[in-house]
Amino acid sequence: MRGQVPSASILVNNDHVEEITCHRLNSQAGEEYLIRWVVSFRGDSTDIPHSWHGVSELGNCGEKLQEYLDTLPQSASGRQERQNKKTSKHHRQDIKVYNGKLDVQNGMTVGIQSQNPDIPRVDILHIVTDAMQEEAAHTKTTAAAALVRKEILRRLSSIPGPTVSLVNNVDDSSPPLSFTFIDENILGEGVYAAHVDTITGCLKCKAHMGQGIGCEYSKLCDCLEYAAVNDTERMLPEERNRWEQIQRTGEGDTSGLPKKFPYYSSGPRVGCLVPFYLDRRHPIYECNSKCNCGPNCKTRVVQHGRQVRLELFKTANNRGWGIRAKDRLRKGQFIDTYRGEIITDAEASRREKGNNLKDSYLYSLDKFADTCGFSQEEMYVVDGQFYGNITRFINHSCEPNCRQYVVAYNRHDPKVYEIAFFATRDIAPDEELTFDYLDKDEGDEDDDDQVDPDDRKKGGMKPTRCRCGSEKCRKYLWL
Ligand SMILES: C[S@@+](CC[C@H](N)C(=O)[O-])C[C@H]1O[C@@H](n2cnc3c(N)ncnc32)[C@H](O)[C@@H]1O
Repeated sequence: MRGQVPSASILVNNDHVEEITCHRLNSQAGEEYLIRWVVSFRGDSTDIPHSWHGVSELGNCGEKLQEYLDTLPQSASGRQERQNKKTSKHHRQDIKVYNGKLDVQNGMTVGIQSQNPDIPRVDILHIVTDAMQEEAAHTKTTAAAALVRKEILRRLSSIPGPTVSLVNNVDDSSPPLSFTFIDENILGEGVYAAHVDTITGCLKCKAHMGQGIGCEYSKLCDCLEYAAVNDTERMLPEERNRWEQIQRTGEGDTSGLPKKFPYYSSGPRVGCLVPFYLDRRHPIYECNSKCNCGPNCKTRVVQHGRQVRLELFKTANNRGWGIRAKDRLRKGQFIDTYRGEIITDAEASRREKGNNLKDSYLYSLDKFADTCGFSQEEMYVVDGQFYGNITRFINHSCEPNCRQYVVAYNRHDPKVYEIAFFATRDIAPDEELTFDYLDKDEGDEDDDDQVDPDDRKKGGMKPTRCRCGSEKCRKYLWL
């Protein structure tokens, strides 16, 4: 007998596993995986550097299992990676491999040598051996892949709002388990969001204006007043005179003049961004918890969260995972907000360097830096690489169908606000959602188009070839 039938009641803890290095088929236990435990994990009674464990014991270490599956020789690179691992410094001559048994000691899940006399302790000189690799090469990983997939589906199903489905018609891989889905941003060290008491609302509006008639009909709405986008179409003649005089002289007070409402409040595009906001990068101020208008006010869209069904799918041309909507989206329709860790500018620079300058998950929250007199270093950045929501899987296109907009509920906090994605044209169901990673303001359109990738390299940036497939493709991401 080669191994024990594992008990599923104790699960291997992901944090205690340094690496999974091989797999084999046990006639009784099924697929088994060779765990190299973290060094600190070895004590007197648990001095067990490597041990075999069945898939039913690995429910809590899907992340490590996924890392191992990703190195398997489906490709030449996977094969090479495994060869390199074989000769890594960890595989010294005194390494022992056990048919491991899980136990709980002092609250810790530990691997110990099986007491079953039928199960031999296996001492071998080099692991992973050629024989072990050879066996692994002919052994399926179906159960492990199913475990990883089940875990990712569990996580996707716990995302609030309409369904987020998963499709991979390209290969056997699953989205990364090393990524954690979050519903709210995480504030990093040194990051401060203004206290909720600093929020002010539109107190002159009437309660429950949202029942068919909303703040858009009030010339007194403080939230719209703050946005200060004057709506010339709705101005009465005397208001128009006043407005024209303010424009002529550069002096005067625009308060009380009708303001442009960000969303359609009726008709087939109700809730969609109006063209004025869609075409410009003007911040959107939504009503908030301190406002008098009530929860149904038509200015509350982003704060109600995602309302569309999305699908996470594997792209067929090496762009990793992508996102598409399962429903038809209208031009100006809100899709979802970007989520992540809000970190300081200094921390973002540190992460960029440590991450080989792969900056595609970082969003600067610097929209109000100039107007509020802050330096770039004082502003914050959202990092969605390790903690975030489904929007961190949206790919880049040089001819995108979505765009990101600044949305604020607290007009007194210029450093923490929402980044919200809206459709910039009607989008058919199952069409991939994309946005331009170069978040250009109106008027900037031609600024960077001619940047030479070599210049970018010299500046320390690593250009990534763009595979968006558009005729307007700029050839590189972030150029
Ligand atoms: C924010 S992530 C998008 C999700 C990513 N596809 C994934 O699977 O995690 C950005 C990364 O996706 C890839 N990507 C996105 N758009 C791309 C494009 N147009 N061409 C090539 N790679 C792209 C690049 O690797 C980029 O660094």
